[in-house]
Amino acid sequence: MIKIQAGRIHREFQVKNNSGETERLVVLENFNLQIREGEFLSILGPSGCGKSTFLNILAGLDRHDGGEILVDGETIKTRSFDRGLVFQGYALLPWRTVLENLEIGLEIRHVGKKERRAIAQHYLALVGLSAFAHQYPHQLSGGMRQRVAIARVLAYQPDLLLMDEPFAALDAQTREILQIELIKIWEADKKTIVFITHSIDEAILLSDRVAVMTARPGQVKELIEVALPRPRTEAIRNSGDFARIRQYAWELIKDEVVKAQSLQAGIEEREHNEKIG
Ligand SMILES: Nc1ncnc2c1ncn2[C@@H]1O[C@H](COP(=O)(O)OP(=O)(O)OP(=O)(O)O)[C@@H](O)[C@H]1O
Repeated sequence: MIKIQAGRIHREFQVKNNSGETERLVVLENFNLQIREGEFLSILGPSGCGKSTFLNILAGLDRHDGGEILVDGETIKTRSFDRGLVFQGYALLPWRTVLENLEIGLEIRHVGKKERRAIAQHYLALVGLSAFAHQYPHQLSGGMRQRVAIARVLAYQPDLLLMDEPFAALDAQTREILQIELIKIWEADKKTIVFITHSIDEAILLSDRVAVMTARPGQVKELIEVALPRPRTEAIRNSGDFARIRQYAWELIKDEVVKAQSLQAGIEEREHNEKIG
């Protein structure tokens, strides 16, 4: 079954250049992507190609200017509680303890107090922070806060999980531990996950498919099927198949990164020339 159907999505912004003039910035153009129910799909692409823009549209936090996007066959209107979001630095409520932060979504769903607490404790243990249950966010490091944000969205058990570089700010060891935890959680209940990352290895390790995007205006350049066996463990990173997929993905993305860089260099040069006369 298809969970998300994005067809011919167009999104552009009006931006001011260095000379103060308004310009059109086309971020997504003819962006097509189908995501299956229960699939773990990662999106890889050069910086600025529109990954977050697409996720924000999916989340109901931004609009698109053209094309159609359906979730469960319906157009997206506003932010829905069926969609769980994890962004980098996603805010916790400072006046609530860690455990109370984890319970927010469950309260909205009217889950009883005892059950709420048990679920929250379970997910807090998963991210290795049980000892901090009664601390407040400001008492935690940045990495710990991000782990709480991840645990919070997992505890909420949304139908669709949208994750925008959720591990980017974490140290390498915590990142690897959480990748494996996320695989376990996903393999246990197979909720649809759309996951943005800059790490090719992370995308391959976690995903059923990886969508590689072009430089801006962003389109899906290719969908890579990650035909690695599940359940996946860390050892799979060392397999020959993993290395082959990594090489293939890198070849696809390398050209786009170069294009994105020359695009940026072109903008800077034009602005410089305009400035000097
Ligand atoms: N609200 C906005 N107004 C103007 N420009 C925007 C807005 N949102 C995004 N952009 C621009 O759109 C482009 C794509 O941004 P987006 O954040 O989607 O890229 P990305 O692929 O997620 O990048 P990164 O990998 O660096 O996070 C960027 O050039 C960004 O500056």
